[in-house]
Amino acid sequence: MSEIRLFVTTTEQHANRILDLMSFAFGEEDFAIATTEVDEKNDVWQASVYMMFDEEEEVRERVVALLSEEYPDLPVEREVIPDIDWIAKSLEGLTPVRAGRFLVHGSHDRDKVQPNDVAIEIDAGQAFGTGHHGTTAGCLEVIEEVVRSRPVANALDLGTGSGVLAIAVRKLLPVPVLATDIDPIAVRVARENARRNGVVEGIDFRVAPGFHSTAFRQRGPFDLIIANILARPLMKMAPQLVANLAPGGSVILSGILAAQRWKVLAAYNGAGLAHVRTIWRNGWVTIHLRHESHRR
Ligand SMILES: C[S@@+](CC[C@H](N)C(=O)[O-])C[C@H]1O[C@@H](n2cnc3c(N)ncnc32)[C@H](O)[C@@H]1O
Repeated sequence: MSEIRLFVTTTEQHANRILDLMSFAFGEEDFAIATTEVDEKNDVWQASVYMMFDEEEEVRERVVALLSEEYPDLPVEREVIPDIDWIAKSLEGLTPVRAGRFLVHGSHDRDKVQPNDVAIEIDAGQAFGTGHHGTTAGCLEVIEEVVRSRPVANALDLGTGSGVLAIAVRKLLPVPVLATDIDPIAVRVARENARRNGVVEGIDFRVAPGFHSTAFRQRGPFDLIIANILARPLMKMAPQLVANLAPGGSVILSGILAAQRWKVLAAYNGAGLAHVRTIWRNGWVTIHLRHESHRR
């Protein structure tokens, strides 16, 4: 069944107000709510709520009702999100995965790479991150967006697994990347994957639990931090993560189940970050946040 996005297009200030109204109306219900910057120069933003096709009518009525007092003339627009058969996808395991311009593929699928693809070659192995999981694909999509819209000079991939996200950053930008994992096997696999993808020179791979390593102080602060771990450790490490973020920097968090997203957002809002966008993939969410100092 298709997923639907209902949204309104307005300014950042009003999009944030509408996000508050939606959060209040939909509370802990299982609908993703997000604001997205469409055009920074002209202050064009969208506030969106995502739902399944059969919930659209009810949600639309509720959205129209909640806007009726403050925004009676704002049209509620609609987008159908293309269907993805996730069960089939997970069984496909070894087929290439597209996320934005990235194509993550195994060595047996090199011939599937198209001229405009940013190809990342990862064979399924001992570390997490072949691109098939919703969290990895979500991070790849947001990495591309961040890199397209902001200057990035120094990146951190915390919980690198197969190294796929560090490799992705380095494939787009010739900037230093620190990639860490609590698991020494993952770090070894990630380094080998980076070598195979021709980007090992730019990535510093280290074994580190959370932020417990001198590498962070030596190499930080970072203006892009990506952490695809799990909600609980992400919430715990919010203050340390933000302490390692440069002013105006971006943070991409994943490994978060849809129902946990509010708690994670609250932890990071509390630590001074502003929500930019939440995207869904197969029940998992990827959250993009930005350092408050960037906000107008
Ligand atoms: C879900 S995988 C993500 C892998 C890859 N970044 C991706 O997006 O596909 C999470 C990785 O984080 C590592 N990890 C879990 N807890 C960690 C911690 N506290 N500090 C560092 N790494 C951690 C795990 O060993 C695992 O490799």
